[in-house]
Amino acid sequence: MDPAGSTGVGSPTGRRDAAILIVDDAPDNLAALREQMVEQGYQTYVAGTGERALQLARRVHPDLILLDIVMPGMDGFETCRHLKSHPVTQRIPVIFMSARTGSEDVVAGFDLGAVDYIGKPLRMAEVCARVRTQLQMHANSATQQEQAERLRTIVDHMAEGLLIIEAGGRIQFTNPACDNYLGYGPDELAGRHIGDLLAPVVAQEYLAYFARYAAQPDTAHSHGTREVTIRHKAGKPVCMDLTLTPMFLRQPLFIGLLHDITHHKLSEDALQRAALVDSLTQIANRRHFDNFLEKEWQRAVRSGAPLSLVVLDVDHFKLYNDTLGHAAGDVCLQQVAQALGAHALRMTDLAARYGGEEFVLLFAETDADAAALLAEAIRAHVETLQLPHPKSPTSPWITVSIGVATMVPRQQCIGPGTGQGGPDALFVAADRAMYAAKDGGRNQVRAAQPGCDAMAAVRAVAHGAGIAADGRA
Ligand SMILES: Nc1nc2c(ncn2[C@@H]2O[C@H](COP(=O)(O)OP(=O)(O)OP(=O)(O)O)[C@@H](O)[C@H]2O)c(=O)[nH]1
Repeated sequence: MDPAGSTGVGSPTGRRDAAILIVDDAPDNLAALREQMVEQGYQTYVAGTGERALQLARRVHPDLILLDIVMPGMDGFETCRHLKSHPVTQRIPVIFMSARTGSEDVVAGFDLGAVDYIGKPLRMAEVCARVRTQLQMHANSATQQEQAERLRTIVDHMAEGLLIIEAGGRIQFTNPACDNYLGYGPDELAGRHIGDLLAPVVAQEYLAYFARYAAQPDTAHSHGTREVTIRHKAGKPVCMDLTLTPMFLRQPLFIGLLHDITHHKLSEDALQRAALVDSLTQIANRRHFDNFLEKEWQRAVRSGAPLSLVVLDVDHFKLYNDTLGHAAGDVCLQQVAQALGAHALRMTDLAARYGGEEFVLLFAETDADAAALLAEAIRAHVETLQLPHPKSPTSPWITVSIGVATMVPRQQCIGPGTGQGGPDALFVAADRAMYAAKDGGRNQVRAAQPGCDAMAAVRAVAHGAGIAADGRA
């Protein structure tokens, strides 16, 4: 026996890993029990007192303790109490051995956490059978516990949100990632209804799928992955990929896996936004403007409200570039765009760079008089920026020529190839008016009042200004 009282002996079955601590104040009992345990192939440790048993148990952490009750000093009950109150030893199964076999003692033994109680005198075959059974049960429950702990660790640390939902839509469980994604504390989501998190239409669709599966579990199939907008506890919507898989665990349940795609969404949105913005001036680009104009046109057809378009072109801009360089020209365009943007104040106003040094501004629900005033304000705004244009024959500063046209869109004006009507007519009219402004000496506003026949209207404007219909003098 080594100083710890251990005897490691081989066994016919080759089972060497289970270690038994035998605690008894009677040396004969100790010897007999040890002999039996060794014969079974167990490693044994022996202690003659409760105190010694505690020391050994903490040091060697045996797989099972055979514990005598009546001992001088610390008795078996007291020893067991200490074992169960210490984290290192509390899970070691304890079997009491005692000549006291009255119910009171047996019950007290189990109440202290013992797994078995053997009466003395000991029948060794019975002791061996009980030890074997307890070791087996302990090994099984230790394995189960280990597996449960491993699963729990995975669920607690996985990046995806996990939720278990009952067929009726009640949330049964959520993991920390799910709570985090949605802004809830631990256990706050359990018991709530999935409908609290999803838009009513989406929730309804999921509930219908749950009901179908609950009615016929054998036909269940995964609902796949789909993008959903979930309500964060703070109220804001968050974008998630939700994968739902059915499973049957005493009742139909659904495992939901949530994957946060807010970041992808943000970059997707940023890309979409970028596709609508002019990279130099950061105001709307031509594509955005054309779509916007089309929509506002349709809206104006329904409302009968007038729609005004401003077309603006920087005067002698080639000369500006040639004099001050292309980089200075870029900065100048940015400043003009900024000035223009400052006049698009309503949700239905849009300022855009239409190409090169040409800009446009749409004013919905704005009649010709108001549009002319706005156009003049823009012209004056650019002039007062006093951006030096040293070689301009028009002014020492950057100036702009503006054409403005107003129409009350009508249904019959709309059609494919809308040269004779529709947004194109408005565009042609405003553009022509802008050329009229150029020809009229630049740094000025010219207005057209086109009906459906924009060309006729422009002709009328041009005639009045003493210029040809193509805008040339
Ligand atoms: N710096 C800069 N110049 C540009 C840009 N886009 C177009 N331009 C220049 O703008 C100038 C436009 O010149 P034109 O169309 O001849 O007209 P203009 O010189 O402005 O003369 P008017 O319109 O008749 O007053 C060209 O020289 C283009 O190279 C740009 O993004 N940056």
